[in-house]
Amino acid sequence: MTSTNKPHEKSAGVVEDRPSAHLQARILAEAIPHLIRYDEQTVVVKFGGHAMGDEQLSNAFAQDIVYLKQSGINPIVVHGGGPQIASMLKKLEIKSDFVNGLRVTDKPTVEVVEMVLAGKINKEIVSAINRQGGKAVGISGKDANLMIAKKITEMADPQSNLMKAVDIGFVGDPLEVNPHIVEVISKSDLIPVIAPVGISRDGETLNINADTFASALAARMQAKRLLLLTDVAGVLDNDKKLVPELTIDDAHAMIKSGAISGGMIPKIEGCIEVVEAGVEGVVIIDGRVPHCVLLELFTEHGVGTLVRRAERKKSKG
Ligand SMILES: Nc1ncnc2c1ncn2[C@@H]1O[C@H](COP(=O)(O)OP(=O)(O)O)[C@@H](O)[C@H]1O
Ligand SMILES: CC(=O)N[C@@H](CCC(=O)OP(=O)(O)O)C(=O)O
Repeated sequence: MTSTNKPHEKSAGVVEDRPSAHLQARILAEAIPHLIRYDEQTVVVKFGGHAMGDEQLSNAFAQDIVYLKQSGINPIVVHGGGPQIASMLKKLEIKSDFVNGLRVTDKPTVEVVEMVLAGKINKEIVSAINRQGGKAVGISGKDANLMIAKKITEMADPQSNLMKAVDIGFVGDPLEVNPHIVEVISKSDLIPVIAPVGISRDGETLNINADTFASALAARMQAKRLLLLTDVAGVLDNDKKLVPELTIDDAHAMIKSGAISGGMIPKIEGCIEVVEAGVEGVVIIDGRVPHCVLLELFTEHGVGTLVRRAERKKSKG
């Protein structure tokens, strides 16, 4: 039933009743232990290019980030922008291919990548957060040598896991992460928003997959949580059913069998690296769900796939 006096706008434009006082109290009670758990902790959130396409979802995301900051958590946003890079390359009639989820990046392409990621998209996210009352600061991996990377020259074949020499151009793998600038920004009332562009030791600009970038940063900073927002419910099995929890061994097996492919490969590889670095709360979540960040952090109901080191010990009974 639709309330006539104080309607509660859902982001899809649907009007619903406000939750009852009883329900509101329950939601608050559920959130409080989580708020205490995350107090002054670092949470790295990767905002994917697909999720950005929808204005209402982007606003809900920006609101969530501001709520986190207001509640004493240190959110760090790393963003993607794959679809936006693709449409700019198309306009410029530059062809683009992918190898294992990574864009083959020649010289003209890397210029477009940096322009789109560190220019347009970074500032759009900064503005979206600031419109919600936050104070976001946009930087890229080049600022204060945040992300020194090395050109990728070999890659593991997903099926055989054997290393193969590749030439995919100006694409980087994190080599050295210097989070000082992020820590300085985060310690104040500012929120860092980071474009996944890095720099090589020789000063070359390198295109870094945003999941890989966010994972390397989360591992280096020993973040409390890493949330990777995407355009699917999480990791799906061959029957397209959500896999709620995935161990490192399961993940390797799914890549080998081809059940995990394309853009999901760098996501999973990043998650594995972060879990191996000792971070426990690494999740791939459905960025199409409004306020998925708040739901994931502050409720008992996870909305995606949790990647963990090994099988949970079975509880008695
Ligand atoms: N097993 C899998 N489960 C879910 N998605 C998968 C899987 N294997 C491949 N994918 C693909 O990975 C995509 C997500 O990666 P990507 O396109 O890079 O998204 P984003 O822009 O959010 O980083 C999904 O839309 C899906 O097409
Ligand atoms: C090397 C590489 O593939 N870089 C990515 C960087 C952007 C990205 O990762 O964006 P999403 O998270 O939206 O996919 C690219 O060029 O598309």
